[in-house]
Amino acid sequence: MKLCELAEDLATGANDDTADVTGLTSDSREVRPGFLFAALAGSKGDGAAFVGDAVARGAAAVLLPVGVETTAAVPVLRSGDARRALARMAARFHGRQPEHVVAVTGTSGKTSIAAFTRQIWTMCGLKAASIGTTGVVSPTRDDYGSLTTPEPVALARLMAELADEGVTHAAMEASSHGLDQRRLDGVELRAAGFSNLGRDHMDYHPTVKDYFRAKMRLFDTLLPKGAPAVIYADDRWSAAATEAAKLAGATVMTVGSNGGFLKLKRLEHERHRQIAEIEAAGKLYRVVLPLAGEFQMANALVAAGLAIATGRNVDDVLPALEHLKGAPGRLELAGTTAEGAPVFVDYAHKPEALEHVLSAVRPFTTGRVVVVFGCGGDRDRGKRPIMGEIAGRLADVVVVTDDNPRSEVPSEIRAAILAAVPQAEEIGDRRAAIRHAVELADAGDTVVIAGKGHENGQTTGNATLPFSDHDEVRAAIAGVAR
Ligand SMILES: CC(=O)N[C@H]1[C@@H](OP(=O)(O)OP(=O)(O)OC[C@H]2O[C@@H](n3ccc(=O)[nH]c3=O)[C@H](O)[C@@H]2O)O[C@H](CO)[C@@H](O)[C@@H]1O[C@H](C)C(=O)N[C@@H](C)C(=O)N[C@H](CCC(=O)O)C(=O)O
Ligand SMILES: Nc1ncnc2c1ncn2[C@@H]1O[C@H](COP(=O)(O)OP(=O)(O)OP(=O)(O)O)[C@@H](O)[C@H]1O
Ligand SMILES: N[C@H](CCC[C@H](N)C(=O)O)C(=O)O
Ligand SMILES: [Mg+2]
Repeated sequence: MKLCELAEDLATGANDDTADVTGLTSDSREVRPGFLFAALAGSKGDGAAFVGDAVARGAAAVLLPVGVETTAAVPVLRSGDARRALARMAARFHGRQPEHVVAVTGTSGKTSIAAFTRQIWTMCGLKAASIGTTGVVSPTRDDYGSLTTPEPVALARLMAELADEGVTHAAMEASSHGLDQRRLDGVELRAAGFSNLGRDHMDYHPTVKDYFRAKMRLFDTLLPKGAPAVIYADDRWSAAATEAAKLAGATVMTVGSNGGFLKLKRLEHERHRQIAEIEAAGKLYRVVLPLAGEFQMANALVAAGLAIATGRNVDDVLPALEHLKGAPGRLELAGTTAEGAPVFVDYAHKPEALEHVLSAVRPFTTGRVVVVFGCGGDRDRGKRPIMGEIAGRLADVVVVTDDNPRSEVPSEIRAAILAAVPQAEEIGDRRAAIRHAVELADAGDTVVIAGKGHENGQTTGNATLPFSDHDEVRAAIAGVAR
């Protein structure tokens, strides 16, 4: 694509240049001959320092933030928001995306909501995909992912590939990092969703207000005016999110007990399912959701709202909820001990998530709730005692273990959690901790292995060794039964 077509109205500078651009990247190490290199200021380094490297590798053009000087002998484009310009150029370069793309933000529930929305669309006979923490799922792929919101160039490429595969509907997760770093700014959205807001990423966002504001970019910057915003109505931040979406000109559709569009009138819990009465457009629907955990009902309602917001009928969407499968590693039953105690694997790695998952299993636990969890290294340190306190309050037996200590000293992470839950047992080796929990569980007890969910590795230092909570639970159950 000619540089002038790519850059037109997105950046200033060499707009009339006829150089042929063969690809885009913000990482000089990925530059191939003919690429446009976007030099972005980052959290660790500054891309401007790598312009020389990019040009040496054959970059045909460079995108720089306004005010950054360079002596590069290639066409230079400038933008006041270089990350946004890159995302939009990448979308222009790759050209296509599924016709109906929706994005969901919130501290917890994004992966589940994206997966549920894809499943509902599929049950309505559409070719649908989901993009997020657990990867990309479409009729033709199930790819493991690394980021919750892919980087803009990879995302634009993915959107074009999905469109080429015939996918017409895609649901994606909008992480606060992704929103803040403009990763989705090239995606055209039909609708957006909000689940809730809790403590997360306090290592990245200076204050909770900044964190909330980053999330609200979804409504005030990315969602076209008048498009539907599906907002979960029963969270502490629901009113603020509703106000932000209304102010941005979105058509707000609230869901939940306090919801106006899909109103949860009654909810009854059984062991592995819940029965809901939902009012929609003056009609009452009885829905049996085949998943445990009240939060899954919340996620299902947002997903239903997004499916309806993209043109599906309430009469098709609400019955589809009866066939939903949980996203991998989200309150997933990994096994049942010989004594009959269910062992769940769950991705709760932040305070509210842990609180919700431990509360979710209580109604069907006649004995003790046993939890095994840790906190990741090189991540928000403040959440450690908070999660310790929650575990101590909501579980009967707490086993503190390791969860990706990364560059930190594992025992120091555990100590920070244990400070708030001194009665907990400390078993650093996650395999041994899981085995211990499985061994001590009696009939009536419920075991929750929290923090890693779908992850398939344990990172200590720079090394990631294969590790799966699911496999460990199964091995522990088999070992105990022997
Ligand atoms: C902290 C963070 O979010 N970092 C992201 C950010 O990197 P950065 O711009 O801060 O990078 P940097 O290291 O300071 O480098 C500055 C620039 O120099 C460039 N560079 C660097 C070295 C070189 O030799 N050449 C070169 O060009 C880099 O490519 C970069 O553009 O922008 C990059 C491009 O989009 C991302 O890849 C990178 O994500 C890293 C890999 C990451 O781990 N992010 C995690 C924390 C994340 O985004 N998580 C969220 C949320 C998960 C959740 O919900 O819990 C997600 O969406 O996954
Ligand atoms: N609506 C919800 N409210 C509170 N907690 C939830 C909700 N949905 C899920 N959880 C908890 O959060 C965990 C992660 O859920 P999910 O992966 O769907 O959220 P996410 O927003 O994608 O998280 P992440 O940002 O870590 O990818 C679940 O395993 C569960 O413990
Ligand atoms: N996307 C999150 C996942 C955390 C999962 C938990 N297992 C941990 O390692 O802290 C992060 O990288 O912060
Ligand atoms: Mg996710």
